[in-house]
Amino acid sequence: MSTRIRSYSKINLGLAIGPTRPDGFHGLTTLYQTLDLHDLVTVSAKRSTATRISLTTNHPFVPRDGRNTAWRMVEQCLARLGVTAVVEIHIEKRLPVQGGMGAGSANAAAALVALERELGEALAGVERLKLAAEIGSDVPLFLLGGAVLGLGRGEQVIPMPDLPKTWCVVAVPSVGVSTPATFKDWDQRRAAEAAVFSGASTSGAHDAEPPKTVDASEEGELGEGHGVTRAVELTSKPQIDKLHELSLAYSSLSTPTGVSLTGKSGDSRSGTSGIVRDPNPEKKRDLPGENQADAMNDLAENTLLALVRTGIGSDGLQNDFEEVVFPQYPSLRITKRQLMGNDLDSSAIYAALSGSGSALFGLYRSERDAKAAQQRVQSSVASSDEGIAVQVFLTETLPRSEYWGRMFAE
Ligand SMILES: C[C@@](CO)(OP(=O)(O)O)[C@H](O)COP(=O)(O)OP(=O)(O)OC[C@H]1O[C@@H](n2ccc(N)nc2=O)[C@H](O)[C@@H]1O
Ligand SMILES: Nc1ncnc2c1ncn2[C@@H]1O[C@H](COP(=O)(O)OP(=O)(O)O)[C@@H](O)[C@H]1O
Repeated sequence: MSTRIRSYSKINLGLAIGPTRPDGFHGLTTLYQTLDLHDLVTVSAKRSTATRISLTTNHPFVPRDGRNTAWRMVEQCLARLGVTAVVEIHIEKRLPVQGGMGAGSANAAAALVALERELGEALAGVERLKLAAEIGSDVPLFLLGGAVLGLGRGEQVIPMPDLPKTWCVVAVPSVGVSTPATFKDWDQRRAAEAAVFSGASTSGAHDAEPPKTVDASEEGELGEGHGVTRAVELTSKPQIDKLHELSLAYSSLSTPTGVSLTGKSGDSRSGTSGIVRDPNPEKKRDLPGENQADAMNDLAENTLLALVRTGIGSDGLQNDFEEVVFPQYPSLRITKRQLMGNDLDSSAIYAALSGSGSALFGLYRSERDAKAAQQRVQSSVASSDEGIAVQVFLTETLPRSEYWGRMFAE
């Protein structure tokens, strides 16, 4: 017997990078959203006198040994449970590797769920979240699913009220963007800006200049040709505050029941993991209107539009990584514009880079708009001579109840 799990992917609806921490990681504030696009992870486990793990996969670049996230998860889970077993893992890759869609992290979470099912034994809730955080910053989110606020280094996860299912197009250019390397590029950029700033501020009271400004239309996505300028900042604190605000706005916009972020009454804040559980995640909302599906669609659109207006999309960077990734790979910025579209009626509600890339996504009001965007990206790639191939996926966001409801595959 074996257990087969749909290992769903994620996008980052917004992402703000903070300063480097003493442990070398960066503070992050991010809003994760799980997607229907998935790999398949199959695990079989038989108790035995000694542990033996083996891993197979259809993808040439996925490690088949102790470097694989799913392998590490199984090994650590067995050790924590005090169980020895012969475990076989198979990963059917459908998602891009190094795409910024958290596929490797999701595989680890899927392997844990499958192993527990196979053994008929599970780690305690807090223990599994702690273990997930040890495997990678992106792993704990997959133990919640749906819309999830990520804090700390991204591993402290808070379930947010779900956005209703929303059409999504994911474009994955054939460039693997390394997460640690991109964080380093970010640091170098910050350091260079800080040097310019301190040079200006130590050059004497009379000839001191105001903080340098960067033309956003050259540097990043914010201007999009509007010539917006922004003062160079020494840290990303303003963006972080903005995402904090955003998450609170998000919470108040889309949930009548609400999720307490305060840790006060009603919260089941578990131990030191920083995890706060939604006290009533599946509670149905009272929706206006007679047709629930239409009402859900209205809610999806309104919530997303409100989010964009509230903060991440207006004059701030939606994803800080865009600032370092787009200058390195200019075609990604073009792909983002194509995802966004020009026609007001059918353009994306929102488009951005996911994580450290290279995946970009757009969110749409209807399947028709999403298919049109998919077509736009595909045809422009076909006519481009840059040689960067782009895979384009049509999918939907996956709310928490569906994430868990459809996880076990036949
Ligand atoms: C940046 C994000 C945003 O969702 O996504 P991806 O683009 O990889 O999907 C994640 O935080 C990635 O999470 P994950 O891929 O699990 O990263 P980890 O294994 O924990 O860390 C890999 C390396 O990235 C850097 N790192 C990661 C997270 C963080 N908050 N600060 C960091 O500086 C560190 O150099 C670390 O050694
Ligand atoms: N199960 C796995 N699936 C994919 N990649 C894995 C896995 N385990 C380890 N890796 C390594 O992790 C790196 C990042 O993988 P991935 O999760 O696909 O990227 P991202 O976090 O950008 O979405 C890859 O380069 C790969 O070598």
